[in-house]
Amino acid sequence: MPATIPALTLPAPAKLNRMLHIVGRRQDGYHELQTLFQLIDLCDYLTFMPRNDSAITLSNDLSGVAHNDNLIVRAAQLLQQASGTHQGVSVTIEKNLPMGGGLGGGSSNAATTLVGLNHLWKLGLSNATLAKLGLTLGADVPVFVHGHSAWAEGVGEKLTSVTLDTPWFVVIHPGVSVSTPAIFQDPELTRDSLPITMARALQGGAPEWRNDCEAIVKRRYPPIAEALNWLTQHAPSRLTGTGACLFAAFDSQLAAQAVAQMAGQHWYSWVARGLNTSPLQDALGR
Ligand SMILES: C[C@@](CO)(OP(=O)(O)O)[C@H](O)COP(=O)(O)OP(=O)(O)OC[C@H]1O[C@@H](n2ccc(N)nc2=O)[C@H](O)[C@@H]1O
Ligand SMILES: Nc1ncnc2c1ncn2[C@@H]1O[C@H](COP(=O)(O)OP(=O)(O)O)[C@@H](O)[C@H]1O
Repeated sequence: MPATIPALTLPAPAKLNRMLHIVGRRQDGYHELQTLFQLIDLCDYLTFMPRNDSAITLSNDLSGVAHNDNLIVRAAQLLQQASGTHQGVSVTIEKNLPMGGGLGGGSSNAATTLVGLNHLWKLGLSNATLAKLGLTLGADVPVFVHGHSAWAEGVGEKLTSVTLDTPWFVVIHPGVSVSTPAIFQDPELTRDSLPITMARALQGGAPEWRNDCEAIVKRRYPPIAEALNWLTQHAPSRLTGTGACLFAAFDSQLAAQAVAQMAGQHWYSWVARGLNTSPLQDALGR
């Protein structure tokens, strides 16, 4: 009798864009970015159970996401096609990250699926190959495969590992959902920021960092402007990605918890630690 392969539970961490500049627009409409991605210890958890057939099943669907649109299913199917494997998997999702909040949860789920199934199905694909596959699912997937804080250019796929400070963050979800395509289509979006070097971005540090999407997002979504104004009273605050979440950094867990507790009276809020390496890579012993 063949030995049973045990289920594999892996984290899918969130990210923050510590800064995000839009430096151009490509022919295909996608925008050229310069951004500092930092992973944080707020995670979804995916459990992968091997199957005897080639089906891909989810034990729980996500509200508003059809089975075949789920990035976990799409990532697993993509890996089957790319590798030619006939192996299948049953996936259980513990969803903690808000969807469409700029924390990259969907992209991170896709990356954890690619990395996890490459391991479970013993496919031996390199991280570079997995990142390239992942990019076809979303611009943020490669950084989660890469598994390290990174300076990113292009649409977010040209990655250079960096080591950032690891403060405690207060993350707030202002309760509205932002359409990423709508923000990128807004005629008033700043898309001509002067490109800077990575060294310059790191040298200036947090006081010089900004998010070029912020002005448009605040104008279109007053509850986000309100939450940003509130958090800014406690520490310099910024939007992550195209929102809706915003964040501020604190030196101590205690200080972050105190602010998160106050924020919790109005909005969903979390305290999360900034990381430089992904808990996904840590879990697989890389
Ligand atoms: C801008 C970022 C920064 O992290 O925002 P968040 O989504 O995390 O908030 C991401 O790169 C987003 O990545 P992701 O959410 O995976 O975007 P995708 O699904 O690839 O693209 C959604 C839509 O946004 C627009 N888009 C996205 C990325 C980009 N560099 N330029 C764009 O113009 C395109 O219209 C695209 O159709
Ligand atoms: N497994 C998944 N987890 C989260 N969102 C998913 C997933 N699969 C598909 N989606 C879709 O992707 C969208 C973007 O999700 P997410 O990555 O969490 O947000 P953002 O790109 O704003 O950080 C969601 O609104 C949802 O419709």
